[in-house]
Amino acid sequence: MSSSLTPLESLSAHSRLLRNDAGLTFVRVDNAHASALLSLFGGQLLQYRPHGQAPVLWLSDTAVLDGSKAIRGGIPICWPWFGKGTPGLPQHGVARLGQWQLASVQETDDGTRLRLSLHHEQARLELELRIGAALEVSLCTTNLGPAPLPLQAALHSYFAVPHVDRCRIEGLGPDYHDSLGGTGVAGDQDERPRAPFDRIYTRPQPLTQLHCDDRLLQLQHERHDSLVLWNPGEHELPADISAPAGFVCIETALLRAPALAPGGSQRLGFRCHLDAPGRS
Ligand SMILES: O=P(O)(O)OC[C@H]1O[C@@H](O)[C@H](O)[C@@H](O)[C@@H]1O
Repeated sequence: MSSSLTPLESLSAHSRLLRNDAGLTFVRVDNAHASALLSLFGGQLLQYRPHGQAPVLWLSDTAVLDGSKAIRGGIPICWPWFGKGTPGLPQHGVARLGQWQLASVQETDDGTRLRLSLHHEQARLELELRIGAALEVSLCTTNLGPAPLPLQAALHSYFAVPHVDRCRIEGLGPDYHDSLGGTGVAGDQDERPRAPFDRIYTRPQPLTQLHCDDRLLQLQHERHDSLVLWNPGEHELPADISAPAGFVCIETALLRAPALAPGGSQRLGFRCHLDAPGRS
């Protein structure tokens, strides 16, 4: 990350609070297993790197880090809707533009556990991150209001890769909506998509494997009903995307769930880790 971060205070044995020049606050974790950087603006994990391994997440060199727009990279949270939503409201919802509260930091033998929360209208959103040899992400929505709550959510992960055109992706699903062509595709076994692509898999697999050169990322989804696969290619990019060949977005998503009943909760998550080089 190019902007400098000023340490504020220690939160636990392996984590501390920092602030950048624009006033955004961050949590840096450096424990026995991995290092990570989280932005409280957006509740967004920006960096995660197991020790001795390559960075798992991509963060744009030109990401805007002043709170004026969503941060490009890491794991933005799309919530409570995905995509355009109602005209005049922000694409992918309000969570990635919100100021989250840090609820707790806990050190365990497996790593560091961070809990965050955000309130929006009649809903409470809680995010739990476990930073260890593997990364675990869990997002939970609770409907605090009297009426059913229509809800979509996606963990819009930007996974770092040596080059998008050298990737092979197993475990997406047989059918998808091609958002670029506006068509449905059934029974496609394409494991080597070429950028640009923008697809919503509607019968997603539980385990996705992202191979690229000697890297293998294992991604175990929890309670999703869709997977979104996105890379914009090299042309007509917004200013905050630098070097798009360096990422593949594989988004663990809940896009077709029924409205959440009053008092009800809904969870979405994933666990991912890198396998040792040479095993892909
Ligand atoms: O630029 P944004 O709002 O972060 O969206 C990036 C992309 O996010 C993906 O999830 C969508 O499928 C794409 O259509 C979209 O372009």
